[in-house]
Amino acid sequence: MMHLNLLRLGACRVPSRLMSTKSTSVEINDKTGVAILSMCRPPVNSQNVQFLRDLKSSIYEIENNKSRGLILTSANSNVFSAGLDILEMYNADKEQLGTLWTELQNVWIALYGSGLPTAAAINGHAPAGGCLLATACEYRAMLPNCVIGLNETQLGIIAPKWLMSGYQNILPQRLAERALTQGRLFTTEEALKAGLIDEIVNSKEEALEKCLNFIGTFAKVNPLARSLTKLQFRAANIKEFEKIRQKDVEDFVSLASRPEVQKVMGDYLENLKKKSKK
Ligand SMILES: CCCCC/C=C\C/C=C\CC/C=C/CC(=O)SCCNC(=O)CCNC(=O)[C@H](O)C(C)(C)COP(=O)(O)OP(=O)(O)OC[C@H]1O[C@@H](n2cnc3c(N)ncnc32)[C@H](O)[C@@H]1OP(=O)(O)O
Repeated sequence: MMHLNLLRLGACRVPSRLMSTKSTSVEINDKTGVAILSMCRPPVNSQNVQFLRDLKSSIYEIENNKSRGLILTSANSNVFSAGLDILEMYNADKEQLGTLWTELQNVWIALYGSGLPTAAAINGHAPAGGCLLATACEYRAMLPNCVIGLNETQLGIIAPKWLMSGYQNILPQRLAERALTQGRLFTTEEALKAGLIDEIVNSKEEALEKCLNFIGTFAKVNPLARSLTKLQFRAANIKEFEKIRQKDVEDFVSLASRPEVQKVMGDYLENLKKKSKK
């Protein structure tokens, strides 16, 4: 079909506009109008306050520029995003913890509540907050031999309801409950079988192409009708989130600042560091 051909990456040698922040870059293809938002905070796109602020402003910029769609991906070759930056939670004071959590909420609502067609080209591991971003999108293509999932219970912590919303939108209730209580990280292959991702792809280029094709399926649909229909599906979760968002920050701060939770974080960090030195 014509519009799908136009969207093929290889065929799109047309000018692109570039916008960037310290830890994100955005390329908007002038022909397709689709924006590719790349996360670039080496080594693992862990989510600290600055990164989350950059991500939020890029998402709103794409939305305000009237792009035709948004594709989220990573500039890192094997990690999509490692989730919240544990270094920024460990030994942090209450104000810092509150700011971090507020910014995570802000990014989630910007992406989950976006009226644009959104897709994730998951070119690496996507645990915890990485999975949160991917599941806030409407479509996911993922590289093999990676993991994705909400592993909070494995870390002895509870993901609040809004953080599970994307998961619950995608997975059947029974499967979502089991995966969340197990804190399961799915391999790419398991994620496809469960329906957590839509496609397995062999390269980042193929992931981007699949995402473009997905966004292309809306080419002949009225954008406002599309957007309002999408948001009707998400309205209940968004409304529930808005009601509890301040209390949710307080709950997070109170939990994350407890000495025993700080100890878990410290041990977890140490293990991560030991593993990376091997
Ligand atoms: C962990 C306890 C949290 C306790 C919180 C308490 C209360 C909160 C209440 C509710 C919160 C619920 C929500 C939580 C959302 C989250 O996102 S928590 C973060 C969870 N993330 C993870 O568990 C992922 C950990 N990382 C990995 O599994 C691997 O790094 C990877 C992503 C699979 C990549 O592996 P790879 O081999 O490529 O890289 P390395 O492991 O060698 O890592 C390189 C480098 O990066 C550092 N690093 C990795 N992840 C993080 C991170 N999330 N934050 C900070 N730093 C991270 C790693 O230590 C290495 O550093 P280096 O040794 O200095 O090179």
